[in-house]
Amino acid sequence: MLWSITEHHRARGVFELWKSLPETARRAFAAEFSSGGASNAEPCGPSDYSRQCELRSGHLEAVGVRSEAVAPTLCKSRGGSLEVRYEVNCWVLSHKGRFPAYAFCEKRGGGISMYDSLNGSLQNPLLMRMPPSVLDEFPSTPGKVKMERSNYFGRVGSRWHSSVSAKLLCLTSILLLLTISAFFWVSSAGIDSQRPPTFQRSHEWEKRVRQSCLPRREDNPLVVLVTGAAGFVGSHVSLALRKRGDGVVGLDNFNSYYEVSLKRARQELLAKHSVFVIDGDINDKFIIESILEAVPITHVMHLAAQAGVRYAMQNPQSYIHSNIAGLVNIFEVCKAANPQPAIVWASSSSVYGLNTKVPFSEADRTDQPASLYAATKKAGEGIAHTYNHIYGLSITGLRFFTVYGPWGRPDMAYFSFTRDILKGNPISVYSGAGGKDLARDFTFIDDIVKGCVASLDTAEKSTGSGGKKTGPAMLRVFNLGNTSPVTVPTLVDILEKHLNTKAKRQIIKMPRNGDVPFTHANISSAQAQLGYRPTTNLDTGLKKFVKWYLSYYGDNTNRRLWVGNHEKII
Ligand SMILES: O=C(O)[C@H]1O[C@H](OP(=O)(O)OP(=O)(O)OC[C@H]2O[C@@H](n3ccc(=O)[nH]c3=O)[C@H](O)[C@@H]2O)[C@H](O)[C@@H](O)[C@H]1O
Repeated sequence: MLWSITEHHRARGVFELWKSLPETARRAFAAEFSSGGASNAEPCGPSDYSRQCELRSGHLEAVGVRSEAVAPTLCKSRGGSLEVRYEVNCWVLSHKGRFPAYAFCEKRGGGISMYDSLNGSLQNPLLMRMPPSVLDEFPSTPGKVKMERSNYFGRVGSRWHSSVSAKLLCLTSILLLLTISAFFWVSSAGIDSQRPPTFQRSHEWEKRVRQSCLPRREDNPLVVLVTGAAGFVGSHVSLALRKRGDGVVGLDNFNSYYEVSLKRARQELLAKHSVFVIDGDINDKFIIESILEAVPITHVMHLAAQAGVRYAMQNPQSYIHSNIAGLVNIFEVCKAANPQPAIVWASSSSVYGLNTKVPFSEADRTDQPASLYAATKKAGEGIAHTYNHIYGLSITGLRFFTVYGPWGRPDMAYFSFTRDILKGNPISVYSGAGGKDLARDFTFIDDIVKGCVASLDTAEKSTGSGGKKTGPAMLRVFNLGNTSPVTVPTLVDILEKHLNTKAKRQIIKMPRNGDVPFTHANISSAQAQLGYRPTTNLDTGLKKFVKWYLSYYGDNTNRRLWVGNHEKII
C-alpha cells in the first residue's frame, strides 16, 4: 500500500492526512505503527498516541492541528543531499484529554519519513511509503528546491484545492516556506538539530518571558530560570520565589515518565501566579540561550532531571540524556553567558550509595552508587567541579533526601501506596537483608523549598566572563534531609491512619534494582551556611499530602496515571 502526502496535508497537518486515507489504509498504517514495537497487550506511552489510540479503539480518536500548522524547521545538507523537514504542530485528543504533540516529515534516502514525538527526539519513526511521483515534490539536491507541481494538486482533487485563491495562497506559502528553508540550510552550521520544532522564538514569546521575570520587590530581587518547573520540587520552588517577588521563568519538557496531566496542572497553577513555564528540553541550547538573551537571569535553579532510582534499569538512556547531557548543556550555556548566572542544582542522597556510616555527611565517600540514577548524580557533581574550576561558575549542589508532599511524584512509594490503599490493591513493602526494614530520611517539600531558596540567596556571583574565569568561584554541596529516618512499614502505618484504611501489605525481599537499605542526613553544614532547619515530621507532612491527594483526585479511582511510560489505572 502506498500513501501520498501532499502540500495540503503538510499545511493542514496530521489530521487532514489521516482523514484523507481510505479506511483500509488507516488500518494498514496503524498496523505499521504497531509493528514499531508496541502490541495490544503493552500500553504505549503518550508519545505514541496515534498508535495507542488506534490500538485501543480500532480508530484514531482525533488528531488536530494548532493554528501555526506548518513551518520549515531545518534544512540541512547531509552527505550531499538536502533534507527538508516540515513541521506540523498538532495536538492529540484522546480519552485522557488534549495533549500537545508534533509531527514532522523529512526526506531521507528514497522515502519520506514521518516522525512524531513529544520529547524532542525521534523516538517513533513512522514510515510513510510514498509513490515515486510524490518524491519529486521534495527537494533533494542542495540549492535546488523544487516547486510543487500544479497537476499534483489536481491529482489529489479536493474542494480546497479547486479554489484559485487557495492555490495562490498555498503557492505563496510554499515559496515562503522554501525561502526560509534555504535560509536555514545556508546557516545550518549554527543550527542545533536537537531543537524541538515546536519552539519558535517570537516577539510574543520574549514578551511572556520578560513579564514572567519581572520582579515585584525592590530589595535585590533574583531573576531565576527554574528548569523542571512543572516537576514536583520545581513547581514549589518557582511558586515560593514568585510569591516573595522574584522574577521566575520555568522550563520543562513535560516528558511522560509519569502522568503529564499532573505536570500540566502544576503549570496551570504557576500560570495563575504569573510564572511562564516554557515547553522545552534542557538539552536544547537554543531555548536556554534565548531565555538568557531575553532577560538578565541572575540564578539558574536546575531541577530538571530523570528521577527515580528503580526506573534506571528500564530506561538507562533517559538518565544520561537528562542528568548528564542536559546538565552539561546548562553549564555550557551559563558559562558562555555574560554575566554568568549562579547555579543551584539538584543532586541526590543516592550518591551515598551503599555507605554504612550514618548519618551521611557531605565529607563522606560517594564512590559506591547503587543505581545508575545515583551514578549520574555523582557524575553531575564531578562535572560541576569542572565548570567551577575552569569557567568560574558559582555552583551549589543539593543532595535531596526522599522529598515528599502535595503535588508530589506518582512514582514514589508514599504516592503509589496511597493510590493502592485507596483502591484496595495490595502494596509491596520491601524488606532488606535479614528481613530488616528499609528506612528513609523522608523530607517534606516545604523544608526542601526553604533550603533551595536559601541556597539561591547565599550563592555568590559567578566569576567568569566571556567564557573565561577571572577568579575563584563558589562551589558548594549540601545535604537537605530531615535528619530523622523512618522505616517504610511506619510510613505505611501513618498513611493508613490518615486514609482511614488498612493497607494490604505484601512484604517482599528488596529486589536488586538500585535501592539502598537506608538514608540519614547530617545537615549541620546546611544549618550553618544556609540556616536550613527542617520543621515538618513525616506524620504532619503525610497528613498534608493526603489532604492534597484527596482534593486533587477525589475518589475517582478510574483516573489514569502514567508511570515509567506505562499507564496505571487507579
Ligand atoms: O533521596 C533520593 O535521592 C531519592 O529519593 C527517592 O528515591 P527513594 O528513596 O527510593 O524513594 P521511593 O521510591 O519513594 O522509595 C521509598 C522507600 O520505599 C521502598 N519501596 C518503594 C516502592 C515499593 O513498591 N515498595 C517499597 O517498599 C523503597 O525501597 C524505599 O525504601 C526518589 O524517588 C529519587 O528520585 C531520589 O530523589
